[in-house]
Amino acid sequence: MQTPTIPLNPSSTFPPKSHHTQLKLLPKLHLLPQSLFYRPPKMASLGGFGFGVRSQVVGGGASSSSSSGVDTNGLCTLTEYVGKEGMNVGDDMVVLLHHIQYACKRIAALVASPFNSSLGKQNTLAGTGTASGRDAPKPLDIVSNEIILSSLRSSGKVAVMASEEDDAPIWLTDDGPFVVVTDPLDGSRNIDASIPTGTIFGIYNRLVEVDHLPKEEKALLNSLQAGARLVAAGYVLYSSATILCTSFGSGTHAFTLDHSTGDFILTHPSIKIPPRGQIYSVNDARYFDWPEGLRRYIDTVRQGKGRYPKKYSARYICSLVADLHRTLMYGGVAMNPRDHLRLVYEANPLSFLAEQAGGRGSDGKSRILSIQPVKLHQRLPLFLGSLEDMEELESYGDVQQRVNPGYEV
Ligand SMILES: O=P(O)(O)OC[C@H]1O[C@](O)(COP(=O)(O)O)[C@@H](O)[C@@H]1O
Repeated sequence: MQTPTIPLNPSSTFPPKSHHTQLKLLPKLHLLPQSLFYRPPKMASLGGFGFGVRSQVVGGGASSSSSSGVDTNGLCTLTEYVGKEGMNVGDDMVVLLHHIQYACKRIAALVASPFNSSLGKQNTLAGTGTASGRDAPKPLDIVSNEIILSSLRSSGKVAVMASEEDDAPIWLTDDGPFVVVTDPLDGSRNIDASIPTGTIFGIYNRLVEVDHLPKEEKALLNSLQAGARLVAAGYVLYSSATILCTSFGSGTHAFTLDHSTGDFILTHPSIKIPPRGQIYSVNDARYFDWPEGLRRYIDTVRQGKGRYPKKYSARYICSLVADLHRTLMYGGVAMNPRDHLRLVYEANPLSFLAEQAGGRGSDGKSRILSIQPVKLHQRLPLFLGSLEDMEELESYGDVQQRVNPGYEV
């Protein structure tokens, strides 16, 4: 089944009528004749990324056809992957994911559009947040936020949305089973140079035990859940390819947008971050503001004098989703050692993905997912990466940058 064409104009109504019809059909996807599903031509180079993999996920053997008669050599869309024939994450989650995908396809179109370049510039629209200077939201952040809010509202599945761009969480639907936390467009300051950006999201169950509280109070409590309670998380990387990487608590899987059909196709099932990388990723212009432990760690690994006796290389895109994506692929550590990134919107969802890929997310001392958020916009140092690299880094003890003078670029 194909998803609708993405309107470039961010203010266009959501969802289009045809989209509505499709949503009603979604929970019954498995009942449709399989001939209706999109099947790209078989590609030898992608062998192993298709339904054969999915049958492993659902516990099947290496058969060439599933019980429903699906061609197990075909490619697999995200919706099929999570649906009844795949991971079976539940109808509510399938509908929510469909809306998140739709929103991210609109954002992908927006960041790539020649008609929206002014949206990447600083602040010509008024934001609702309190950040200023280089942290102030750009129009593109605000439009992306609106796109996500509109999709989550339309899904009918979300009780609360908490966004990096809003001062307070927004209560959407009393009986929505989920809570969504999001950074709608991370790295947007890079947009003028066409550097990759990303959307980050985390999904929790609604806390039914606080249903009786006033909206403001229950919205906040639902949004301040510890990362260990995440039921799903993901990011969408807007780069040379648009990649949606997600986890529902059983592995991390990435899907690449096929622009010809609008489908996210499974391209990286069960990502395993190498236990060791040879790359460190940090803004090392801040070297003289770092604590002694972090300086020693970086000096050691770049000379090839660490536990892994290879000279490390530096890579720093300064766009969190892109830096994490590379780290998941190649290993190493992606870090932002000062109190800058947000626990609720960035650190928790990305740590969940890193852990599900066999890596680790830490603030330099503790596991991110075990930290109880006390403030919605709480900031902290963030280190994500390969297990052995992270253990070595943390053995230096003093790796959190406490000096945070505010940087202009
Ligand atoms: O300026 P620094 O410390 O290198 O921080 C860069 C990081 O900040 C970010 O731009 C996010 O900052 P914002 O949340 O303020 O947009 C990340 O994409 C990037 O990893």
